Amino acid sequence: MTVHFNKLLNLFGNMFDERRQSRQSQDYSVSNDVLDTLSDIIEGGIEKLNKIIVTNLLLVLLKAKKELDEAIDKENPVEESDINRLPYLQAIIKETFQMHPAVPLLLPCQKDRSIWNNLNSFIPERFLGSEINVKGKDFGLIPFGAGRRICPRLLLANQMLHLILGYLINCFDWELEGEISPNDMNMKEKYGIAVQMVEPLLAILILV
Ligand code: HEM
Repeated sequence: MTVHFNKLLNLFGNMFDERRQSRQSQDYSVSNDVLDTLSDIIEGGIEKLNKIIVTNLLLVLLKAKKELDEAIDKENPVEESDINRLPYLQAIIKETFQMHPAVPLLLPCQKDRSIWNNLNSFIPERFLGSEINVKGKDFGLIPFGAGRRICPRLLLANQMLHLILGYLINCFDWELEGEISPNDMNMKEKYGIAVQMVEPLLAILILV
């Protein structure tokens, strides 16, 4: 398995190098696809992105698309009954909750380094084959809280996240909104009752 992943990472690494090389040429026209966007961010120096992070991000997206392709027909929305057959999508949502909890101030246990390794890396695989869920029993992952004050709409909200994210990945490709320069993309969060992006992300979708 690791060998296959390494091959894919190498492939993505080569694509990334080729793209960055062709961006040097004068007649290169920017396409604002995912590679251009990530390269722009790196060159803009806004985020601490590098080749390793970019290739791993591409791998996560590819695996999610592949899982959706196999589990449901392309261009079809994800149904409630599909969610159990989409462990990688579930893992992506758990990992996103772990990295960017929506109600961060209530949830200090999630950043406990004695529970999680590589806290700053996005690694959905850590949840594959694991029994950890968001229902308030595993204190390393409690995006909906725990105990008597646990979010009463946990099940509804969690299901909706899977349906919406699965649909967005399965039915569309994504580009940054034309007039926004990728250099202006700001991934910083601001804290309030719920976490928000400092600047909301503007993206346009393309039918696949
Ligand atoms: C991704 C979506 C959501 C997240 C991450 C989330 C997270 C949370 C968290 C962390 C708490 C505090 C738990 C505590 O104090 O320990 C909470 C409370 C609450 N949530 Fe949610 N929630 C979400 C969606 C929703 C939705 C869709 C509803 C209603 C339709 C809802 C209704 C409530 C209510 C009423 C409380 C207060 C419960 C109480 O204090 O007894 N939440 N939520």
